[in-house]
Amino acid sequence: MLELSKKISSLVGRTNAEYELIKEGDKVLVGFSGGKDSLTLLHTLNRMKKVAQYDFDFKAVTVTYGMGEQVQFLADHCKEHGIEHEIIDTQIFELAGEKIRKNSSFCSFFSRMRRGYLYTAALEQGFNKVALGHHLDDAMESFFMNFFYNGTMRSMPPIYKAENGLEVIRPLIFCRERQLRAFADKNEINVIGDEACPGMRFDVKMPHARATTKELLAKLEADNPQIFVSMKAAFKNFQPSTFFNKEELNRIIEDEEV
Ligand SMILES: Nc1ncnc2c1ncn2[C@@H]1O[C@H](COP(=O)(O)OP(=O)(O)OP(=O)(O)O)[C@@H](O)[C@H]1O
Repeated sequence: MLELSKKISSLVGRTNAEYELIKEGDKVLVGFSGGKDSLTLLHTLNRMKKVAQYDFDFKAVTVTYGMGEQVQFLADHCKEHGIEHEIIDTQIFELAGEKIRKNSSFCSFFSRMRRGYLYTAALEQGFNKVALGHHLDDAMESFFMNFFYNGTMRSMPPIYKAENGLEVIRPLIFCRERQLRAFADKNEINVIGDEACPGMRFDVKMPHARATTKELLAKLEADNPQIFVSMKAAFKNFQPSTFFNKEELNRIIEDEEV
C-alpha cells in the first residue's frame, strides 16, 4: 500500500463523518483522471475501506477524450493496488471540435461531457455515489472566479444530489492542493499533469480567470498564511441576510412576521 499521510487520512475521515459522505452499503464510482488529486482520493478510499467499521464498495473510472491519451498505466496502477478500474473511451475531443478551435469555454464542455459519461456509468452499474477529487484550493478558486467574473456566489459543496438521483461527493474538499501533490511526490508516482482541462495538454494556455485567481490567492496567502483557514470557516458561516438577494431578504422578513 502507498504511504498516505496521517493528515490526509484524518482530514478525509473527519470530512466523511461531518457530511456523511460514505456510509454502510454505498457503492461509489470514483472519477480517476490519473492526476494527483483523484490518485490521492483513490488511495484514501482504498485505505478507508480496509479500516472503516462499515462496508462500502468503490471502483475507479477513467474517461478518455479520444485524444490519443495513454492511460493503460492507470489500469496497471489500479491492478497493482487491487482496485477495480474501468476505462471509458469517448470521442469528446471530436465533439468539441469547433469550440476548441475558437477557444470558447472548452474546459467546461470537456467537464460537462465527462460528468455525463461518469453519471451514465454509475447509473447503469448500480452505483449510488460519484466521488470527485476536488480540494480546498479548487473550492476557493471556483468561488472567486464566479465572484469576480461570473456575478454569482457559488462554490463546490462536499456533497449534493444531482437531478438524476446520484449523490456527488468530494471527500478531499478540506485538503490543500499541496498536500495532494506531496502525496504523489512522496510515493514517486507518475501523475498526469495539472492542466485545468485536457485541451491544455495541447497548445491552449490556462484560462485567464483561473490563472489570475490562483495567483491572487497565492499572493494573499503569502501575506496571511491563515487565509485558507479563514475562508474555510467563512464557507461554514454563510449569512445570506447580509447580502442583496431580495427573495432571501423577503423570506427572512416573512419568517420574522410569523
Ligand atoms: N478523465 C477523467 N476521468 C475520470 N474522472 C475524471 C477525469 N478528469 C477529471 N476527473 C474527475 O473530476 C475531478 C475534477 O477534475 P479536474 O480536471 O477539475 O481536476 P484536477 O484538479 O485536474 O484533478 P486531478 O488531479 O484528479 O486530475 C477529478 O479530481 C476527478 O475525480
